[in-house]
Amino acid sequence: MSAAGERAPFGARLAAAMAAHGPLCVGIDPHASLLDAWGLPDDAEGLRRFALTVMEAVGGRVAAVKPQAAFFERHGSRGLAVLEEVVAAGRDAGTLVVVDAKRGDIGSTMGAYADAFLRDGSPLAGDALTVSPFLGFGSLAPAVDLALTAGRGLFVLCLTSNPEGRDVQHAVAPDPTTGAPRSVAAAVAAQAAALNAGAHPLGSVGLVVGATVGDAARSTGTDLVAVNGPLLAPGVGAQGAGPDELRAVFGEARGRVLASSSRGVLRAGPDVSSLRAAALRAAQEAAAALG
Ligand SMILES: O=C(O)c1cc(=O)[nH]c(=O)n1[C@@H]1O[C@H](COP(=O)(O)O)[C@@H](O)[C@H]1O
Repeated sequence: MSAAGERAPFGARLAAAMAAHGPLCVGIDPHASLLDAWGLPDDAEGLRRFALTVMEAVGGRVAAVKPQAAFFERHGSRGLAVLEEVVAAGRDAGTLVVVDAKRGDIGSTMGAYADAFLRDGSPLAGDALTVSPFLGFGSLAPAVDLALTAGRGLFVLCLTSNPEGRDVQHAVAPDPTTGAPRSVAAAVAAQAAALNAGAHPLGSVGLVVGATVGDAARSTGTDLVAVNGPLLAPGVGAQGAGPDELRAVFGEARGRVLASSSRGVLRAGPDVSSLRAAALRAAQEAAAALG
């Protein structure tokens, strides 16, 4: 149980959810083009109908959902209110909600982001938050502390699915302690591993490693097994990765992977049963690839 006395650690809750439903996270990315394809207006009411339709289709049936905050923020305060509804719907359905807001700032400001997305009582606090370590992993400390206290989790960007990510993540610099050369990605993974040490069955500080990154974990010396935390793998479906890529990218760490697909599932809407079928098919494929 968490220090709050109510919630088991995120890593344990995610491991149970993946065992029950398969290792799939459905991304809720209400692109303007998808709203249009679903016959919905590109406004806050269209956004609401889109997001709640996804929740109706997959709530209680997949391990997690991942609303992408940008698509809610582009509708202003009414869009954020819809994000709050999605968080509440996940809680009601017993489906973990990863809020994909990719926050990162100096520590004092990070504390405010942590309050918004990780503190009990905040309407935007789901079960986990995506964060960026590129202001220095230590700047994430307020989010790490609050997440672990509240039974919530983090997914720290490490090897992202976009090709431009290599410029930063593959860069090599001397380790400040030992002086040995180490890639940025390897350093991020090592710091997550230190936070997850001893956790069972899974730590609560995960990494984001795109399913599209090929042999990047090996070439950057990033030890994904040692992380002992969940590995969120976007890039499945619309960005081109499938079962073969999942197996190749994650190797021995594949049992800890939560594959994530947004457009690949969402294109099956707006019919609830088609959407549900697409999500369940993607979950089965991910389970077969990662089992
Ligand atoms: O953190 C993420 O989820 C993320 C990290 C990354 O490296 N690549 C990536 O695509 N994402 C997110 O995952 C989703 C991918 O959407 P689809 O390409 O439609 O499946 C988007 O919301 C991205 O912002």
